[in-house]
Parts: sequence; C-alpha cells; structure tokens
Amino acid sequence: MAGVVGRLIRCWCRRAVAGRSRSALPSGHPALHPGCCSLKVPALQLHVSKTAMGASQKDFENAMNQVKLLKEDPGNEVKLKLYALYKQATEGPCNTPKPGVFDLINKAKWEAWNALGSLPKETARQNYVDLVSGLSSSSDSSSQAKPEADRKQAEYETVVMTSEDGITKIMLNRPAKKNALTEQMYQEIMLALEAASKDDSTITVLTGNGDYYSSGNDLTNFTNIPPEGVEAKAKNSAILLRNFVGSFIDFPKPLVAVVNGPAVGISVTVLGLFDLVYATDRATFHTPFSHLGQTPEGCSSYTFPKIMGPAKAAEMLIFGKKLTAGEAYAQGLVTEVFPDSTFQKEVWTRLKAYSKLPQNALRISKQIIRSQEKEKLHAVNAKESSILQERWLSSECMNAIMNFFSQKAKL
Ligand SMILES: CCCC/C=C/CC(=O)SCCNC(=O)CCNC(=O)[C@H](O)C(C)(C)COP(=O)(O)OP(=O)(O)OC[C@H]1O[C@@H](n2cnc3c(N)ncnc32)[C@H](O)[C@@H]1OP(=O)(O)O
Repeated sequence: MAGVVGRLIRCWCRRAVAGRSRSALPSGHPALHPGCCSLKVPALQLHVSKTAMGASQKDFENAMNQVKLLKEDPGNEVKLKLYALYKQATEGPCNTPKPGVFDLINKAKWEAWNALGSLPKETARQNYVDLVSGLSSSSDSSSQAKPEADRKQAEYETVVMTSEDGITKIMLNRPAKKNALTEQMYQEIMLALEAASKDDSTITVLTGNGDYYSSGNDLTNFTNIPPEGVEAKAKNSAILLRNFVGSFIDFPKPLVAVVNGPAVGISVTVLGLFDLVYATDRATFHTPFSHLGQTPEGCSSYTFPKIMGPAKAAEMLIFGKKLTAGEAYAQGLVTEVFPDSTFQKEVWTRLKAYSKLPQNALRISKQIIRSQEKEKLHAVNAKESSILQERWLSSECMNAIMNFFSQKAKL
C-alpha cells in the first residue's frame, strides 16, 4: 500500500507541477518537478495567507524558495511532512473532512496534516523552516561527496556522524583510547548535537566505536597546561564542561544512548539527560570521582538521586561503586539491557521503528518533559562545574592523575 501511495504522491507532484490539478496543491505550497525535484512556486501561488506571515515571514518565504533548489528528491515521507507543515502554518489544524478510503493521495495528505493536531501555526512554520534547512544542508553535502549506505552529514576527526532511516548517529571514534573524551571531542560532540538538532532526523543516537562506550574524560586533558597556568586551565575546562553538559540539557529531540561497552565518568553521568539508555550486557557504569579527587558532573548530583534514590546514587557518585548493566537497569539508569550477541540488531530494529513515529509529537513530548526542570538542570550544571574548577587544582586530583600515567593505578 505504501508503494501505491508513494507512486500516487509522485504522480500528484507531477500533476501539480504540470498545473493540471492546481487544486491538488494548496495555494502557496511549492510543487515538485518530476525527476530533478526542483520545486516550482508559481508566482500566483506565492501569496501566503496573512496568518502564515509574521515575525518569520522572510524565513518562511525563503524556505519555500529553498525547496526549489533541492538537488535530490527528498522522498514521499518528507514531501508529505512539508505539505502538512505548510497547511498547519497557513491554515492551522486540519479543517477538512477526511477523504474517502479510495482517494489514496488526498487521504495520505489529509492524514499527514491531521497528524499535526493542534500544533501552533508558529511552531509549524518554524518546523517547516527547520526541515527545509536540514534538507538543503544535506542536499548540498550529498552533492559534494557520494554518500555510502549512511549519508555522512559532516566530517569530524574524533566522532563519526551519519544519518539514515530518520536516525542521526553520533559515534565516538577513538577506540584505541577507549573513546576517552579529549577537548576536541567535547567540541565535536557539541557541534554534532547542534547539527542533529537541526537536521531532518527524528531521533539522535550517541554510541561508541570499539569495545568501550567511553572511558570518560581523557586524563591528558589535564597535562597540556597553557602558558597562563593551571588556574586558567581549570577555568577553561569548567567552561567547556558547562557548555558540553548544557548541550545535552537543551537538546530538543529524543536522545538515545546505545551503550556498546563499559562507560566511565562523564559518559555515565550525562546518561541522566538522555531519553533512552540501551546497554549491552557487557556494559559497566563507573563514576570514580572520589578516586580521582573529583566530584560529580553531568547534572548527576541531581539526576542520580532522582533516578535511583539517594543511597544508590551516593554509592556510585561518592564511593565509586561500578555497576553492571543489570544493576544499572535495576537502579533505573538503563532503560533496557540486551544480550551482547544480539544487542546491535535488536536495538537498531527498535530505533528504526521509533523513528517512524510522528516527528513533531516526539519532539514536543520530549520538550514538555524537559521543560519541567530545564532551569534547575542548568543551575545544577553551573554549580557542579564551578566546584570541579576548584577540585582540578587540588593535590588530591593532581596525584590521582599522575598515578594513572605512572601506571600505578587504573580504575
Ligand atoms: C573538561 C570536562 C571534564 C569532565 C570531567 C569528567 C570526569 C571524568 O570523566 S572522570 C573519569 C576519567 N576516566 C578515567 O579515569 C579512566 C582512565 N582509564 C582507565 O582506568 C583504563 O584505561 C580503563 C579501565 C578505562 C581501561 O583499561 P584497559 O586496561 O582495558 O585499557 P588501557 O590499556 O588502560 O587503555 C587503552 C589506552 O587508552 C588510554 N586511556 C584509556 N582511558 C583513558 C582516559 N580516560 N584518559 C586517557 N587515556 C586513556 C590508556 O592510557 C591506553 O593508552 P596507551 O595504549 O597509550 O597506553
């Protein structure tokens, strides 16, 4: 059936462009040329009802013009999404009777529009602009480098970012160093999250390459002291930490951790800011802050007691107890544990199904939940970062790091 609807939608676009069925397209919505998929916004249709205009009138019109420049056909699902968002932005909630069961193409359009429910016009307009800008950037990048099975969205050195099936995957890519997080990696993860928040994917996944998810902060971060001295280093690291954790607090889409192996330190604490945490049964969860003369970060001083209760949180964050995947699941930090042999297959099958859910509903639901305590989380993040700034200057911390490098002590 989907194939039939797909063919009909392509046909609808062709007919609309040929002008044989102007009524198939609402006034103002761009039509699709067959093949090159350049979109024509016939001059007479450029008029968009007053209600669609407003603060982002320019963005909205630009987005409609941008759609004309797409080099690749964005696919029927995206076309229906563009159509639905356009109608919602210009006319508000779906206000027409549902077409008959055999009127497949109008029924598909009606359903796409109706699925947006009571999404405010401004949000629909913004989502339209966001979707088009995501399409334009991926259309540009795909014209530069031939994508493999996954569409590479950007070139980073320490992470690999790909997007397919409505899922943007950010993979930590320093397996030889257990995906320890260097300063460059923190920056690249933030850039990747920023790009993922704007692309056309529905959910975003963070995972690790190799046998580790991540061994947390790269302890060499503390060895390259700038000419301004250790105080400046500690201050800059606190700013980096606060910005890094802040990008998880503010991330607008459903965010999933696919924990492919052991996780240490900050890679564990920020899990409290994810929406789903799927782990292989090989994974362990270790926050050895006291061993390192440090203190909790990633908002864990607030999220962990909430998630697992104060006693279990203290055992992890203060006393450094390492949890197995089963224990992390029992304590609520992990959503589900999978056998390592079937982990990737089961998890990605599940995620691909989730990524087919209505994108706006997922995003808005995530934002309703996160908005309840976003301010609190930012306050906790600021507090944790300023305390760590002092801790990093302590002899306890410096001795612990020297011990690690002198191979006296591993976790
Ligand atoms: C600016 C923001 C700051 C945010 C602060 C966050 C706090 C934290 O994240 S605290 C946690 C810090 N992480 C650690 O202390 C882990 C240290 N690593 C280890 O204890 C062990 O490497 C391991 C238990 C994770 C793994 O041991 P294993 O024997 O399996 O492998 P190794 O041979 O030790 O590791 C391979 C290779 O990778 C290097 N490496 C591993 N983890 C780190 C790390 N966190 N920092 C720097 N380097 C790391 C390790 O030295 C090895 O390198 P060589 O092959 O060159 O010897």
